[in-house]
Amino acid sequence: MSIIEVEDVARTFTVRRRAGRFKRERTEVRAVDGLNFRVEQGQMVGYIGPNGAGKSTTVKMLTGILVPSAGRLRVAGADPSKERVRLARRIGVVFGQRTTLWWDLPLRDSYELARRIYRIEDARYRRNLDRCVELLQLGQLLDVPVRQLSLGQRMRGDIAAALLHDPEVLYLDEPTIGLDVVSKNRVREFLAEVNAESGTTVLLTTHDLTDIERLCSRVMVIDHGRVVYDGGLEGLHDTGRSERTLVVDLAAPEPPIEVPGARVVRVDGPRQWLAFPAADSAAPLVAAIAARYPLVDLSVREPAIEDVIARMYGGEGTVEQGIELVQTN
Ligand SMILES: Nc1ncnc2c1ncn2[C@@H]1O[C@H](COP(=O)(O)OP(=O)(O)OP(=O)(O)O)[C@@H](O)[C@H]1O
Repeated sequence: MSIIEVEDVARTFTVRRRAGRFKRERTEVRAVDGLNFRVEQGQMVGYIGPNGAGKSTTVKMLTGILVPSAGRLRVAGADPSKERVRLARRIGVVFGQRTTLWWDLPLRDSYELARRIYRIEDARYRRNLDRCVELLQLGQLLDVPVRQLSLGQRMRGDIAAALLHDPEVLYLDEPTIGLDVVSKNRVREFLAEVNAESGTTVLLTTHDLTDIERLCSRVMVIDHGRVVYDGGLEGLHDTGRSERTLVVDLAAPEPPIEVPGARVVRVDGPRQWLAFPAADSAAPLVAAIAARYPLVDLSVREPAIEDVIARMYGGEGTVEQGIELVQTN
C-alpha cells in the first residue's frame, strides 16, 4: 500500500468577481482537476509547478484542511478530511512563508507545547529534540523569542517543530525560500539525514530546483491542477530541453567566449552568461574556459521552474532568471 494515494481528485472554488458597479459574477476556479499519483513510504518527492498550479491546494487536501470536491485521497490509510485529528499525529507540515511557532515565546516553549499537544513520551521527545538541536544547530537559539530569530534560524526552528512527534509523512512548502546559500544547505542536509535515518516520506514543494536536485529522486510537475510530468529531474530537463546558465567573470571585457557545448546569451563588461543543456555537467565547460581565459569567478544557475515547464510545452523561456547553484572563487 502506498503511503499517499490520490485518485481522480478535483477541487473547485467559487469566486465572486465584480462585474460592473453593482453586479457580482460567480465563476468557478478548478484549482485541482483530475489529479492522480501515489507516493511510496520513504520516498522524497518534489512537487513543483508554476504559481497557481494547484500545489498548495493539494497539500491542504492531503492534510485535511480542505475537502476535495471529487475523488479519493488516502494518507497512511486515512481519509485526511474525515480523520484529520488522528492523522495530525502522523504528519508534519512546514510552510516556509508562515510559522507554526509562538511568536513571543522562546523556541523551547513552542516545542514544549508540541510535546503536550501530540502527547509525545519523554524519552522520545528528548531524543528527537536532541537530534534536531544538534543537526540544525539550534543550541544557542532555544531560549530566544521566535520574533528575534533570523528567517533561516526560524525556518530551522519550524522544521524541528514539525518533526518532534516522528511524523511518517512530512509536507514541506518552500522550506528554503529566502534563505542564504549556507542556511539552504544546512536545511537540505538535515532533511536528507531525517529521510535516510527515519524513512520519513517527504513531499517537497519548492521553486528552487536545487532543492529537488539535492533531495529528490522523483519529481512531479503539476500544471493547471494536473500532473504533467512524473519522473527523475534529469528526465524533466531532457523533456523540457532546459538549459542551465554558467555565469563567468573574466579579468577584463572580452569578445563573446567561444566554447563547444555552450553559447553566450549575454555579455556585460567582464561578465558573460553561457547557456548549456541542463543535463550536461558544467565541469568540462569550466575547464575549457579556464584554459583559455583569465577567470576571476563563476557560478552555475539552475533554470527557473517556469522556464522548464514553458519549454516542455514548446516555448522558449528566459535563461536570465534562475537560482544560484554553486559559487566558487
Ligand atoms: N480559497 C480559494 N478561493 C478561491 N480560489 C482559490 C483558493 N485557493 C486557491 N485558489 C485558486 O486555485 C488555483 C490554485 O492555487 P494554489 O494556491 O493551489 O496554487 P499553487 O500552485 O500553490 O501556487 P503558488 O506557487 O503561487 O503558491 C489558483 O488559481 C488560486 O487562485
